[in-house]
Amino acid sequence: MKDLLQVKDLNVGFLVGKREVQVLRNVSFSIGEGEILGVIGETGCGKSVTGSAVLRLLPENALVKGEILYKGKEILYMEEENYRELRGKEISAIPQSPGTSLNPMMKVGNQVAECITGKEIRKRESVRTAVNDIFRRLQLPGKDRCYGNYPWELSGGMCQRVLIGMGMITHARLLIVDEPTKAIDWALRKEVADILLRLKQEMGCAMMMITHDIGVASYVADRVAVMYCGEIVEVGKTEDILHHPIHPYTRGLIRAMPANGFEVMEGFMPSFSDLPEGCNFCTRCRYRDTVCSRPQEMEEADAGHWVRCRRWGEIIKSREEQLCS
Ligand SMILES: Nc1ncnc2c1ncn2[C@@H]1O[C@H](COP(=O)(O)OP(=O)(O)OP(=O)(O)O)[C@@H](O)[C@H]1O
Ligand code: NI
Repeated sequence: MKDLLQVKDLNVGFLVGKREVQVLRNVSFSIGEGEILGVIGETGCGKSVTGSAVLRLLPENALVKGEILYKGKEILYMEEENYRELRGKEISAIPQSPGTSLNPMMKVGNQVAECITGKEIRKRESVRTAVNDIFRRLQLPGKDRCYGNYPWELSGGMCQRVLIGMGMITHARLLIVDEPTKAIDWALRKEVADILLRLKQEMGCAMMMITHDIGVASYVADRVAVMYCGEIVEVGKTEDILHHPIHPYTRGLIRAMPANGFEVMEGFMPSFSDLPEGCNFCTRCRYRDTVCSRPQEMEEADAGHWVRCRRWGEIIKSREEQLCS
């Protein structure tokens, strides 16, 4: 699979007063054409900062280093004007919540149409056809597919689809989807996840899907990256991450899933201004050893399955022993 997006050694810090608080450390990953990468991890670990860096929407106090390539072309430092064209057409974000992203005074069809009219000069008729086509793909009901409805006339699920429409209308090749299912109930979560999957199949777009919901990520994503304290600690095929996790943090996340008994992980993520020496997870880790106070690079434990843990060899061994006994 060809890489659509490559992020290499991305470092992001924030200037707070006179101090720089470093948040992202050497974050590297890639997303192939038409591939969905799920990015998971608990609140504050740096998922949204990573997404915003790709969209170049970080706030002014952000200090960014590293490389981001889209179709092999460097985009992190390219002219703002050129980048904006890319963000309008090729790279797009799905807005987060109907409450803040939809205007209650405006017909939803026109709100989606606005997402293209600013970017391309098109005839009114062709804009309308494009919106109708997206609404049809999103399976919005009725003869006019809700084009003429106001947000408050639609259910929560339909509003979510309109938001997805706003991200999809330009037929972007890469969608950044940040917490598409935050604060919505399970039935709706599945509905949104199903729609994203169908759109990927129909339109072949790639997605970076940010969520703290490992259930949603594993349902939708082809590969999953696990973040902790601003670092990727494990990345691999969804099936490997879900069924053969290696990093003690990933293992903790999976044990905490409702289906696995809700065993809550002990301890808290340390603050970015007070990280431990070496492995950031060592303060909570049951496999911790003296070697863990040294920094650790990502290593490939299995084909395409990378992990940032000095003790991965022993962990795999103990996992096999557990299975045998
Ligand atoms: N403008 C900013 N100035 C200073 N710190 C910031 C700024 N924006 C984000 N941060 C910090 O960066 C860290 C990562 O934030 P981020 O929003 O990426 O977390 P997240 O993984 O998306 O969490 P959540 O699941 O809650 O959305 C947090 O500690 C946050 O406080
Ligand atoms: Ni976030």
